[in-house]
Amino acid sequence: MMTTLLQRSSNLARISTSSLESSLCPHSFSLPRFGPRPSRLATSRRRPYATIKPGDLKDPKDPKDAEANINRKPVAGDEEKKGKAAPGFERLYDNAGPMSPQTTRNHEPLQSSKHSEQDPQSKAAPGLVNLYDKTGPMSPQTSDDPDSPQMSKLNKEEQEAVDRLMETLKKGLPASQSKLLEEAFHDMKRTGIPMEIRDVMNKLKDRPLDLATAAQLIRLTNKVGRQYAEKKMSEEDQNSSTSQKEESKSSISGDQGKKKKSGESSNFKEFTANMDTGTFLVTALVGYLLYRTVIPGENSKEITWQEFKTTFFDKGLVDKLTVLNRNRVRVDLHREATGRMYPESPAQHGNFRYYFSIGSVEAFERKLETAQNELDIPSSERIPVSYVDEVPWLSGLFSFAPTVLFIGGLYWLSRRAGGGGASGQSGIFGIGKSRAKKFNHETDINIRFKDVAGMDEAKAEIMEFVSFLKEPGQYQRLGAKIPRGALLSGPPGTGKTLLAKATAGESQVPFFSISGSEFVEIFVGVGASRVRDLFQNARKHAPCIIFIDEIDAVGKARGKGGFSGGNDEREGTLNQILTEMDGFNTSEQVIVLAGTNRPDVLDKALLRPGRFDRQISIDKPTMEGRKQIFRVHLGKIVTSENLDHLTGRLAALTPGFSGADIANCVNEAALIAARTSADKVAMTHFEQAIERVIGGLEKKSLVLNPEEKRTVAYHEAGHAICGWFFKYADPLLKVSIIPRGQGALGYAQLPPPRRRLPHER
Ligand SMILES: Nc1ncnc2c1ncn2[C@@H]1O[C@H](COP(=O)(O)OP(=O)(O)OP(=O)(O)O)[C@@H](O)[C@H]1O
Repeated sequence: MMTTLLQRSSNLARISTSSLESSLCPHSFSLPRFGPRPSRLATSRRRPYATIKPGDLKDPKDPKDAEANINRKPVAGDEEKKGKAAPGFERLYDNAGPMSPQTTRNHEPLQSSKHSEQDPQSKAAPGLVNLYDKTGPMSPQTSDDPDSPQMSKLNKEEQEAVDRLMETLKKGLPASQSKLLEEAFHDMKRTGIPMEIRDVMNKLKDRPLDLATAAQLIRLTNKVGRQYAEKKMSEEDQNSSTSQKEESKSSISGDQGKKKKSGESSNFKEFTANMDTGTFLVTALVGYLLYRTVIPGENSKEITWQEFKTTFFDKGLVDKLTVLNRNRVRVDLHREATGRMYPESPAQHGNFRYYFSIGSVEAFERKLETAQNELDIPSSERIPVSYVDEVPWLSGLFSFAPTVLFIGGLYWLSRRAGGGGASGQSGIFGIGKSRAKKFNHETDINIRFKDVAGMDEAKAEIMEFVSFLKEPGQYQRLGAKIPRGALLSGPPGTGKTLLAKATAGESQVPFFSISGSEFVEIFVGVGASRVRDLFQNARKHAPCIIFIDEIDAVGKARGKGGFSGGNDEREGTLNQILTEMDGFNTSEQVIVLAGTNRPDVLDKALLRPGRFDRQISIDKPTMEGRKQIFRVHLGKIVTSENLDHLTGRLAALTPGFSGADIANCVNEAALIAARTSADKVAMTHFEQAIERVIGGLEKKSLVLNPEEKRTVAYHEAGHAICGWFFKYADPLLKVSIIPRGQGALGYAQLPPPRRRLPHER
């Protein structure tokens, strides 16, 4: 009886809490439970390739890429990308241009003065000579520099407004940006604003802001932003050249010089003059707010016809009337006369207007006519009336706002819902698009057959696909049809995905990877549409490999459990896969590989020749296979052990381990070594790792009392003695009374030395 138990294919005899309890009880007898829990062995396998996002051509975590970026030498084109002005703007920002920073008062007086003397166009028209010079009445408050006619300094009131605006903006901006903004405002206060902006602002004193002027204002503030960036750049340049000179003078060692240079180049990058959308919006916003702060919004007051008539019309103060949208009249007054008559009235300010409503244009015209007749105003002096249909731009904008918000919200939601599709379309509109991840064979797939240890037969079988993809002519010449696909089946973690990736890596073709479950969606028809899209995409990139992992999610036999009716969504998806695989013609170099742990549940139609012609079964590795897999994974680990001895021993200790378990075990050993601050990973670390993978986490908190310990020890010793002495028992490898995992208080490990034939069992 004991012999039979010990000869079971599993190799672990362990004592659990329940069996201990029962063994402590004198009247009951229980058998220990055998065998490791397969589920535990399969846990915590990692699949790093699945973490790469579809859009990423390179794995961001790949240290090689990072290194390549760091070591990348600057190329000639790099320089050009920095700070180059847009076509047509080259002169605007060079040192001779009107927007050039050197025209401000902080820089040397240069061409501008000469320029104004020499340039005939810059001379004022005869008779107006005095009007715009510094002493003239229309002369703006210019900067201190007499040679800087392009800039206009802000007056005290405006400067205060700018300060107030800055304080408000600073509250809503992150520290780094508010610092930049502060610098920009400080600069603006120091050097003033461009004359063009001043002109616009002056114009706006007399009329309201319209859309064209707002656009002009935005463009101008944009310019200021660029100018500021240019100026910073030139300042940086000057600083760097000065420091270089100083450096050469003090003849610092070459090494230091290099460091300094690299620092400069990074500084330079910060102030590129390219205007991105964010900067554009910020300048636009700042420009608008500045405008609103410096020039208070258009003030207006509603009055009645009677008030209009008695207060302004009868006193001859009305200059002009404008009928707006046929229902409202804007009153323009003679400002000076109004100011004299009503010194307290706001009507004397430039942007103040009175309005009154009218029932109809005809009635208004009649009333005006009568009023003018009453005053005996001659027809030549009658008040001019104009008619305007206008949409106030701000209210127009606001009327669109809900629509814009709605469309924007929909777009945003759809992007979130869709995640990202391989073909670039995402969101609701991309729901039927394939979710396959495309791996670029040049950058992403660096797995080769040498990285796949063991499974020589599987490799030989799949090699044929590689040679077909590399040299299709050789097969086509003889009229041979190439198999459409191969089904890789086997227990979890045996390297099916790895083999498929290695096939793509060897044949140097693109690799589309998708899981069967990714075809499944709640919407009917989506799965089929994704299959169509995947195959369409693959054909575009032919020659290529498609890998469908866990194909049983969609490829279960039709009409069996899992399908609930004739028109099931999954059935539709499977039908589409069948159709697509039939649809290839022999010259199309698209190979479909699929992986599954359950080949038995697959639909027979999938497995017929012409679809998955080849079925490659990948089993758990043998002793030799485990050795090779250990060798592959130990290559990444720092250890001073003899590799032949180590791999042999580890392979002997790990019967029943899959490739993924082995990879996990090696990684665990490295983690344990790192935890103990060891220099290298030693044999003891590997042993602990194997024990951990087999038995689970050591339960340090579970302290057995001496009585319990003795019972567990007797129990395990029983296994050990039987394993040791019985003729047909498997050899004893290890006995432990350290509690581990779920309720195991100890175990005896008796690995079978070889595979047993069924009649021996
Ligand atoms: N033969 C092998 N040689 C080297 N490493 C292997 C091998 N088999 C498996 N591995 C390791 O196991 C990991 C997981 O393997 P893989 O994802 O290919 O298993 P799988 O069979 O596709 O599993 P599943 O059926 O669960 O999808 C691999 O990333 C690799 O590190």
